[in-house]
Amino acid sequence: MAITTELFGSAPDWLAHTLADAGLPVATKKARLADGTRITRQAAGLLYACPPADRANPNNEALIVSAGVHGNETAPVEVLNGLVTELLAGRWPLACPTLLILGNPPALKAGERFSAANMNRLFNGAYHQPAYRGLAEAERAQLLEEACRRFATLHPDNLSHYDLHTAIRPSKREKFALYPFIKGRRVPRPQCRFLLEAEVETLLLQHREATTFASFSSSVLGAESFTVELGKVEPFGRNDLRRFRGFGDALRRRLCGQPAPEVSPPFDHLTVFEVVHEILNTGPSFRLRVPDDVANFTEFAPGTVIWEDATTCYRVGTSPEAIVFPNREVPVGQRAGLMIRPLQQLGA
Ligand SMILES: O=C(O)CCC(=O)N[C@@H](CCC(=O)O)C(=O)O
Ligand SMILES: [Zn+2]
Repeated sequence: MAITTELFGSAPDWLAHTLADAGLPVATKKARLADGTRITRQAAGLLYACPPADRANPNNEALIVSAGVHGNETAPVEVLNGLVTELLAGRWPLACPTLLILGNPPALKAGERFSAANMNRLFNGAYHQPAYRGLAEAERAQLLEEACRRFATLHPDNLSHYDLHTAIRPSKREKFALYPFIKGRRVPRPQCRFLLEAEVETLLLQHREATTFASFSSSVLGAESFTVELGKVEPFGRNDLRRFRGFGDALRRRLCGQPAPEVSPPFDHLTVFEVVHEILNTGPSFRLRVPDDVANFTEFAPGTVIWEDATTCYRVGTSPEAIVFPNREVPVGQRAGLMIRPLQQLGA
């Protein structure tokens, strides 16, 4: 029996099966490729792939790759589904244990960012908060945390997590990554080189812990984690997948355990910013004073008012700052944007 039939029944691939089962509990299903690679469907949108014990893992690493944490961000989902289809077809040998995640099946099926709550604000145990109890995203965030903990227990060494997104607005920098804050941590050079290999030329260093998926895997699992913004939000079928080929090729290279290529033009310089301020919706008097159509990485001069409410007025400091993820529609208490500033030196 074809492995896709063993794993996904009549569905033609992982994504179709995930959307068909969206949100429904599915029994664990195990299968084995001809080369001995073990594939376990642990839940809807959750595959654990483990190479045969006698196969070398030259990069000595384990990977968690997630996409579709937001259901309207479809391009990374198509990229990941394509790589899974190649793997299951035996197109290349998996070298490293990998946990593959389609984050939010019901929201993916609906084509919405989320159903009841932004799942990427529910990690690091935030799903326990009473306001979220019983919500689909809270239950899913807990399931994903538990799956990642199990995976990290089995494969604790050299664990990387790439949580793949696309952005709501146009962006002056199409692809960029966000590195969760862990006090005293620096970005390892090999991770910077991987971002460039994947055609991601911009890196934002977060300034405090958060409740994002990448922040959870960093702070709880000790992973080298990144949120990776690969382009613009589009519905399924509307993505120009040529624009995502660089990331897909780089991720395939990692999955195959091949050595990293030399950094080469045009992707040979990583521009690094530091997050200097997280804009939160503070309540009824909150006003975000930027244009509705402002693009990510739009820069504002010193002294510009970015947001204000009845008691506070946030102005750009003594050097220019740019905005990322402006969103006046978020609920009270949630992120309405990030303010960033170029970082002078990444450090050794
Ligand atoms: O385009 C937007 O406004 C949001 C795009 C998106 O979903 N970004 C992630 C970033 C997560 C992080 O800060 O690491 C999010 O907002 O959850
Ligand atoms: Zn997202």
